[in-house]
Amino acid sequence: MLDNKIIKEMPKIELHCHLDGSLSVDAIRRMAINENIQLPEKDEDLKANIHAPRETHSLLDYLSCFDYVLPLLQTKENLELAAYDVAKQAADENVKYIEIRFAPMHHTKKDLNIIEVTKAICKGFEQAEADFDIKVRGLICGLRHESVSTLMTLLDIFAEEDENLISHYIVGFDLAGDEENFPPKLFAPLLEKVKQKGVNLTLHAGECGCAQNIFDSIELGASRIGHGVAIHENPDEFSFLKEKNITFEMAPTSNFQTKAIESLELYPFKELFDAGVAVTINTDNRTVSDTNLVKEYRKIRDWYDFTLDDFLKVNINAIEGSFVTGTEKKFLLDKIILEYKQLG
Ligand SMILES: O=c1[nH]cnc2c1ncn2[C@@H]1O[C@H](CO)[C@@H](O)[C@H]1O
Ligand SMILES: [Zn+2]
Repeated sequence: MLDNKIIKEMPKIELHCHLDGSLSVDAIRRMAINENIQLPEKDEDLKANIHAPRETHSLLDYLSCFDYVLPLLQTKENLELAAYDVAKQAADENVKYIEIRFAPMHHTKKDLNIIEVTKAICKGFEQAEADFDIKVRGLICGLRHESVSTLMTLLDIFAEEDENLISHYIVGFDLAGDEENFPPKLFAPLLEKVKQKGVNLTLHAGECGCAQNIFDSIELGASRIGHGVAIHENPDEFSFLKEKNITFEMAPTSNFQTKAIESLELYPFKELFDAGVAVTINTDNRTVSDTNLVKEYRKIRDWYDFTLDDFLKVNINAIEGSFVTGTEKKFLLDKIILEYKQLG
């Protein structure tokens, strides 16, 4: 079995990580000082507020754990700090490329507009790239409880053509939040506009037991599926998913916590992998799920006895499904394949 040292050293690619769910305790404390907000003095008391319980009842229960940090994420300074902090944590875990997603509308509760929010976060990405050996890109999340007309305003972010920072760093769109009450089909007019603009699309789907949401998301233009755990009900469709080149962004700890799946026997990661469907390993939320990418890799090793070659394959899947250009993918592929060879 692969040892923990190798798991740590493996270069990794991560496609599914939420900014607001992944802040370090240190960053949270610094942001609170900037905002004059009092936090519990003891780290264990703070952690009780920012980690979801090991077992939540549902996705909605899990999502309620995000509210605590949002008052801290309302200024340019703190958003830049947060983006830098999450990228730094990833770099420490040997992540070489990460897509970090955020919902701009969560961060407009004080003075900022969605463009200012996005710019501040991109600045944090830029600084992290300058300081660490990591490439960082951002995804815009629409929140499903918002109306389609409100969500349409997010498209302005992709209209900023001469805005170098945003067009350089923001590479795709996602819908996050309450999937059960707001399934993908409701957003057809929005997603049509997203596709018209040529924006890359990944959608959270199949996290609430509904496999149909996965197929609807693909129909609506998603090339990637966030979680997609409910696909275990449809093994006959694996060849369709492979043909369509759909990338699955799975997050083992989060998937059990949100009750997307009840037992390891039903968890479809290995079946999808064996069928040649492009599965990837992600954290979803480092802080809310009290995890990191090294811990997620260890879980996959322990459950399936994954080898170095298996992990390489998962990372190749992630690069191929990523939202960077073909040239950038080629560069990442060469780098990762070489580094895995050196580890072997
Ligand atoms: O696993 C998930 N499923 C659906 N939505 C999520 C998940 N994790 C986080 N968010 C939602 O995405 C927002 C922006 O980052 C978070 O505030 C949370 O509401
Ligand atoms: Zn997610």
